[in-house]
Amino acid sequence: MAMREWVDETWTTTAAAAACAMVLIMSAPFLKKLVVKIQDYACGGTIESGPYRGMRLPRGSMGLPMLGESLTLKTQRHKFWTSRQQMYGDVFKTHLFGYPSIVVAGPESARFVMVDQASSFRQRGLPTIEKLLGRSFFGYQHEKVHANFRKILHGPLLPESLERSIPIVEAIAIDILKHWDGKTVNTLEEAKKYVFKVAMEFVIGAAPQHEKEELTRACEHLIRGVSSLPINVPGTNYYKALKESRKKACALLDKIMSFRSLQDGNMGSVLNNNGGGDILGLMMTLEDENGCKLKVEEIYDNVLTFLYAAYDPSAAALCWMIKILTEHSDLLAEVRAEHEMISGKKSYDENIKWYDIKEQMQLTIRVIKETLRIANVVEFSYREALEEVPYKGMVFPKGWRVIVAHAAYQMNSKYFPRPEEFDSSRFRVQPKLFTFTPFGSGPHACMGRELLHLQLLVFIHHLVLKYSWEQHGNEEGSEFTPVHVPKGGFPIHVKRRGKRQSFEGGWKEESGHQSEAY
Ligand code: HEM
Repeated sequence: MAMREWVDETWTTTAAAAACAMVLIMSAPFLKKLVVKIQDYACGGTIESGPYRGMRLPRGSMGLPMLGESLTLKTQRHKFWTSRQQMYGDVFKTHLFGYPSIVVAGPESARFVMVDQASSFRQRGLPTIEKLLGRSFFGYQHEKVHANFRKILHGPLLPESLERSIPIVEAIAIDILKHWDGKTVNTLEEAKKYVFKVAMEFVIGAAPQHEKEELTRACEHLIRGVSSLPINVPGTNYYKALKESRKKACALLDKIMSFRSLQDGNMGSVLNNNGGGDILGLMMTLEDENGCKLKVEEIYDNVLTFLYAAYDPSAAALCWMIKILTEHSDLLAEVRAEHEMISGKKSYDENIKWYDIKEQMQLTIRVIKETLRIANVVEFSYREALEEVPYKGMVFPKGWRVIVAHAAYQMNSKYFPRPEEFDSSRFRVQPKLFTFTPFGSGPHACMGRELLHLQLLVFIHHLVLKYSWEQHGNEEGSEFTPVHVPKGGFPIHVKRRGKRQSFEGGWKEESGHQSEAY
């Protein structure tokens, strides 16, 4: 067959087939609807009724039926957000954690949800968090209730209170580190111990030691359940957390509250000696606008969610920081020099001062910032749209979940060149507004930001001054790839560095030295 005839015939056949298909589609409303639905699924879709009729949904893929894209997120981590942001833009739709969701993945849209239009969105916890830790957390309540509670509960975490608590945090850090000398330790496990002890001081405060330790164990199991698959079948972590650990934690909280009521009218806490209160004490005395106190179930939910918020990201952040210092020996030397300078100006047993934290640790603060950017320990904030919210010709449908993907812009090369490379010097200049929001922003911004800085700075101060360490072996779970939240931890072998040579500072490497002096 001549080429021209072949082209003609092929074209005719294709055109005829396309025409048949079109006729079929146009004449069958069911098929037409199906095609439109499939297109909507992949590329957008429009609102069919109400004031925003005709406006479109953001583009994006809803993934598999039922499962949505949750498994893809689990495997791809931050690349999930960045790849979709590149495909669909700063606002896209998906289906995650059992809900149709809109993701905001750019600074402008993140600001829109967290700040400008915050009252149209309600804070939510992921389904496993709400189920295991409770739905009465004050953050999930109506904006006025939330604002009132937040104002009161913020007290112990404000700089004035934190300044008074430095010796307590320092004592916990020194005590943990004392056990590291000459040993191989798993940094994640140790970081968890440290941040949980600190969190317990601020949240639970005064309570019998035995009950505090039991509560710590129950909370550890509970939190393990939060990050496991929500399969409510005997034997799974989720089942154990729901059926055993939550009950145990609540029973222990009951005991602690009875103890507190007997002791000192609820407010007792190490911080109380300095005129403040701890979070539990404040919750026990809180009243709503009608003078009603919180129900005991509401106190359980708030304490457990608070502990979770304080513990989980902080432990990951500390573990990450140690990993980064281990892998960047030049950076470690610079950080160490910063802390030797601070300690050199102090007398033998002088505590760290607020001034040191705020003014003297600028390099370490930049390392913390870059760690939070690259590790994305809190990858996103989670909301529910309370109404249909228009945004740049699109609509966030009422009832859909809205995800502010901090990781998407914190790992975007447009705002942070070579985003997977650790470079603390990028924070010598302020990042562009809303491109770096590891603590969120607006009415729900993190309440523990200052405490997180305090506890990391105090720990790193004592670690770099007194100890040297190296990564230990290549055991299972010891390796974690860049930009991946450490799961199994990171073992290091630690030894004591030595003691301070003179009042002015100056350190001598002295392996095996046991003195506490520095
Ligand atoms: C690395 C450490 C931490 C990170 C990255 C972090 C991050 C965040 C983020 C992103 C939010 C906003 C959530 C939202 O927008 O829905 C938040 C909220 C919150 N954080 Fe943190 N956080 C950390 C440590 C802490 C600590 C140590 C505490 C307490 C002692 C704490 C207490 C809270 C509370 C109570 C909220 C809820 C505030 C509200 O809804 O009004 N966080 N945190």
